[in-house]
Amino acid sequence: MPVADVELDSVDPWSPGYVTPASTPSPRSARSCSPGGPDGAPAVPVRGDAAAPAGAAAAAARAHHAAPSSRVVAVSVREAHHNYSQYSFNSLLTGKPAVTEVLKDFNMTVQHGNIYALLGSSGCGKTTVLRALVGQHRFTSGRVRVFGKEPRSRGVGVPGPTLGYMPQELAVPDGFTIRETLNYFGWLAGMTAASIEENSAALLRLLDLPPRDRLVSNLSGGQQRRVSLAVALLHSPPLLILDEPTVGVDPIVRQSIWEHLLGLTSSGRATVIITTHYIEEARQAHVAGLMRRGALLAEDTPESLLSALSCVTLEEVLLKLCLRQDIDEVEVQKMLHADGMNMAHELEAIKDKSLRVSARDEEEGGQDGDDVKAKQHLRTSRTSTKVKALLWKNFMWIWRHRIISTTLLFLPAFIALVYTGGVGHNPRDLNVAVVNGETDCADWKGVGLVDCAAPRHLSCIFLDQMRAQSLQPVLYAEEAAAERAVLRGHAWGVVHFGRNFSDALVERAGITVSVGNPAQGDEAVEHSAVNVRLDMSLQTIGHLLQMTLSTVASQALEVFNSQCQANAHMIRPPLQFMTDLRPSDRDPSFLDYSLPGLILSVVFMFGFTTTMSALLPEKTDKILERSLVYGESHSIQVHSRSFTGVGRQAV
Ligand SMILES: Nc1ncnc2c1ncn2[C@@H]1O[C@H](COP(=O)(O)OP(=O)(O)OP(=O)(O)O)[C@@H](O)[C@H]1O
Repeated sequence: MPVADVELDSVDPWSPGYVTPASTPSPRSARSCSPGGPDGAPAVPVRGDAAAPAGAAAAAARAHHAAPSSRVVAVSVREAHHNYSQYSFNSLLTGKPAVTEVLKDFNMTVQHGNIYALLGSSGCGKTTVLRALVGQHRFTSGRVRVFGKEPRSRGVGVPGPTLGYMPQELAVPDGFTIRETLNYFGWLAGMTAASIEENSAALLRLLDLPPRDRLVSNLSGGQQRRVSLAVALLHSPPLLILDEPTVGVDPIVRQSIWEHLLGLTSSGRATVIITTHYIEEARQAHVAGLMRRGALLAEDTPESLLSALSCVTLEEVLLKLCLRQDIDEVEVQKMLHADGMNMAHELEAIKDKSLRVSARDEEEGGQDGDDVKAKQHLRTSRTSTKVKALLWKNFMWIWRHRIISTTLLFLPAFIALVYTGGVGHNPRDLNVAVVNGETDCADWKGVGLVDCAAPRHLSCIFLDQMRAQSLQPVLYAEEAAAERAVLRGHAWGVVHFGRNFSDALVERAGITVSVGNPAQGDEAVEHSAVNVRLDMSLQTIGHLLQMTLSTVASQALEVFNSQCQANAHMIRPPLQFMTDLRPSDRDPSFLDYSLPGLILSVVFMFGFTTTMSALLPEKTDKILERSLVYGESHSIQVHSRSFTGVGRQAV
């Protein structure tokens, strides 16, 4: 679609020299809502009165900021129904979720360049409507159109930078300063650093915010709300959806916010949908939609509503409409006749008018939908700025939590250090139950005194080597007792030497044939075997013991071999390990098994916990949802207008 680039307005409502229209006296345009005070303030004090501008001033401000005459529909909702389903323990048993019906046949029409105030009591479904408009969820049934298209459809930019969204929650990243918050959302919306800087400065003045380097978490509740509003206004989106932006804001700033919104809408640069609990401030809106129990009761200009129902305040209007919804028609008629008013008739008139206007506007919207877009100064948001925003946000998160992050970074190394220094050494002095059928080694005098011609105590060489390898041989008279010791956890294994161990070993090695019948080779092999039974319930210890006992056996044979120049190699397994091609600089140890596992588990656990601790607040504080509303785009086209014209260049 060809895009027409239109000239920017010459007046900059944020520029220092800008004179707010409220300062310009203007006649009040409301028809019959008789003001109670000399300044036009309502006679009946209502909630938000203190903050709301006097009725006359409000109408005057809006009259000054007259909405554009275009009747193009920017946002429409038709026949919307919405249910929330929730699974509780009971519903799990019954298999059916608890269903809450929130919206019932809800209709709404917002014209381009209008401020639409959606009013209603707490819990009536306002936020549910707004969340559907920004594309955070879909209605159970019904139609939603934003600039002629369904949210999330291609090219509409909703969610995306077409939208400025201020949710009810603060929804700004934890630990950020005002500057960082604005930078983050500005980049997500595809703005340049220069335009972020320029618009931020203007917004800080407008919203009376403290210096930009203050942490948002250290601001007062009202200041935090204003930062959130600044985020929504920052990229000058063509559609602003603001969920209670004036909560906790003092009357003066509240008024300047309204004037700013009126300034934006009067020039056709923005359409605003706003919810507020201060109902009276909605008199400044172009259209008020009054809602109750999920349905729209009426939708018209505040003046029309006030005059049609002969009310002084919008609160009264809402009250009367609520009564009408509650009380039986006949009762209403009676009550109205008693009052001398035919309210039912007036209400029907309002409703008819609303529906007629909606139908006509929607038709016109269909024709002119493209025109709206053509009037926008468009730009395309680049993925690179979003990536930059996300990387930067994560970096800032790490930086703000640098003590924790540094600890997490070095913790695996620290744990490995402690483990290798204090815990992870090879286990020493492991008890091994030895049953020696050959000798108790009481008369063993050492390897130097071995009778090489007829060695009798070769098993003692094995025991010596066990001690050399930091094992603790404990002698048992019987195999059964040794096994019991292992089962009771007093030893890690049983090593059994046969009665003729030395003779059989010598025979097996082929050194001498002095043992009885030389033909009985099988017997020699059997008697020269050292039987080992291990406790493998702790595998790392069991494997270590296996390795150590192999070393003991080969070293004992080595000793015997060198002492007696015997050919003990004969009884070794045929597998021969030559010099290693890439030799290890040390013997394998218990650490080699256990440390990699430990480091991997620590890294995994800390990676997991850090990610969760970063993600959970994003989810619970609605930062993720807000980021998605800004960052999500399908070839986004954004109304982009710098207020001084400096930031007009394409981003
Ligand atoms: N996720 C949800 N699951 C179940 N019920 C929900 C959920 N969100 C909202 N509701 C219910 O839907 C109803 C309307 O909620 P909603 O937030 O839209 O009201 P609201 O008019 O914005 O109220 P308020 O002015 O207090 O913010 C409420 O009864 C609320 O408890």
